[in-house]
Amino acid sequence: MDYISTRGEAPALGFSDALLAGLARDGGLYVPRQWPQFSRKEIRAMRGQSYQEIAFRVILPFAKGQIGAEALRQMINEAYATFRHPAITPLVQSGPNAFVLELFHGPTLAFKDVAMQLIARLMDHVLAERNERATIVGATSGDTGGAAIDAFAGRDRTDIFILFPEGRVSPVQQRQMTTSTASNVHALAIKGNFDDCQDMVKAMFNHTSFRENVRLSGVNSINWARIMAQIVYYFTAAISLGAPDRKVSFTVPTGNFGDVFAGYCAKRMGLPIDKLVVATNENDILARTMRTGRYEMRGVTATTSPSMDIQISSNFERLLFDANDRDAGSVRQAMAGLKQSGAFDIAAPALKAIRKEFRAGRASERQVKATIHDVQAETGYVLDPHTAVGVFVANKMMKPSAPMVTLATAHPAKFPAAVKQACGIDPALPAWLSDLMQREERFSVLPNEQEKVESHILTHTRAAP
Ligand SMILES: Cc1ncc(COP(=O)(O)O)c(C=O)c1O
Ligand SMILES: N[C@@H](CCOP(=O)(O)O)C(=O)O
Repeated sequence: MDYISTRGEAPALGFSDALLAGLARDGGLYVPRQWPQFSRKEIRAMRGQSYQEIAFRVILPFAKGQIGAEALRQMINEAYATFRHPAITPLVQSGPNAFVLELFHGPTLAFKDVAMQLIARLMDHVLAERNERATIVGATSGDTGGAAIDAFAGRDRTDIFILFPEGRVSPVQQRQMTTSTASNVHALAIKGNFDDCQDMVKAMFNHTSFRENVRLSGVNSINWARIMAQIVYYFTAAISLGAPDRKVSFTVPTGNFGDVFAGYCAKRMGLPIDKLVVATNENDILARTMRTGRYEMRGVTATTSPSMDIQISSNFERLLFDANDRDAGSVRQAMAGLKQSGAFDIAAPALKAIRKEFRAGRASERQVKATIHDVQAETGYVLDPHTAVGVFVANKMMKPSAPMVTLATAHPAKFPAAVKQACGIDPALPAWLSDLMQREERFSVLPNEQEKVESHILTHTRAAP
């Protein structure tokens, strides 16, 4: 399997190089040249298998020829041994045909752990084989940073720098990034919003001398391996609800479009998914785009689901590429429009292809609060605000005939203030994090200026010559 850029002007890479590259050199995102295919028989044969076994079967075709099967199996086993639930991503029934897929049983209580725990091991493996080091730089609106820091802390071949928007993440999220004692971890509070952080990371990838000097690598979902690892739980959830003999729909709280794009990939690989529902908070650029066919930025509003307070939704580019029959020229044109005027239009055939697979909806702050309150009052189940966005939209989109799975992307204890305000319950952090708020913080505050941030990274990374 090799990987091609959505902008068509970067060399195709094998799995290991795409893993270390993060963003393609033409500014595009890597996608597999073909979608591996699973027959109904192969999907049926996954019934009753463990999460780890299904992960192995789903991931192997993407990494074949580059990562040995036994090494992959071992990394998968180690990655998911860090999870606190035997099913790794358990499915909880919340109504007659409604389910919540709990993705928050990893070390930092967010779905990001699912991919990050595996990627850290894959990167270590490839770097060790090559006797190389790397500098990892990532942008976070809250969860990616903590998950990446947990997964990479103490790893000898990498230094990790996480840019987060100062004052715009929850206190728990901030401390998960700033209390690591590992010397290879660097949390950087940037004076800006998440989109500024993400832009700066992408600009660093496009700054060739810096990229080469520090051996830059990325763990945002611009990195294909992030998406790959997230495809697995669509398989495990659908199979446990009767796939391939029954179609299942998924509603996904969405920001950077990585998680829901993983669902799209699962469908392209043969998993019979009915609809993929994009659920946004008041930062509803994706819901508007699906409705109007015009992707148009309008500025970010701070909400109680801060991890989804995003305007530039990186992975939408991957969908655009596929929906335009993999025509890199139209992607380049759209991305140039986005850069110049903050907007682009989707051609009619591509929009039709997108609408065939996706539905979209939005939840206002009032609706999120009411959803947390009502679900807790009716069932005792406590939702985090991101999952509540999903549940609200899923309830609107559900068809009685098909099961609807909403992805629960974070544990409510990561957002205690919003949860308490909505339903009066103060969700407790699990035992292994119970002293988090007392731990000492260590982070640097930097201006929203690429040059200053690059210079900070150059001084602190061990990967530069
Ligand atoms: C808790 C939570 N839910 C949802 C999302 C949105 O996921 P994605 O960016 O993959 O669309 C994020 C951030 O990515 C998150 O941290
Ligand atoms: N919501 C994310 C934003 C970064 O997204 P990613 O998909 O690139 O990791 C976060 O929690 O940081």
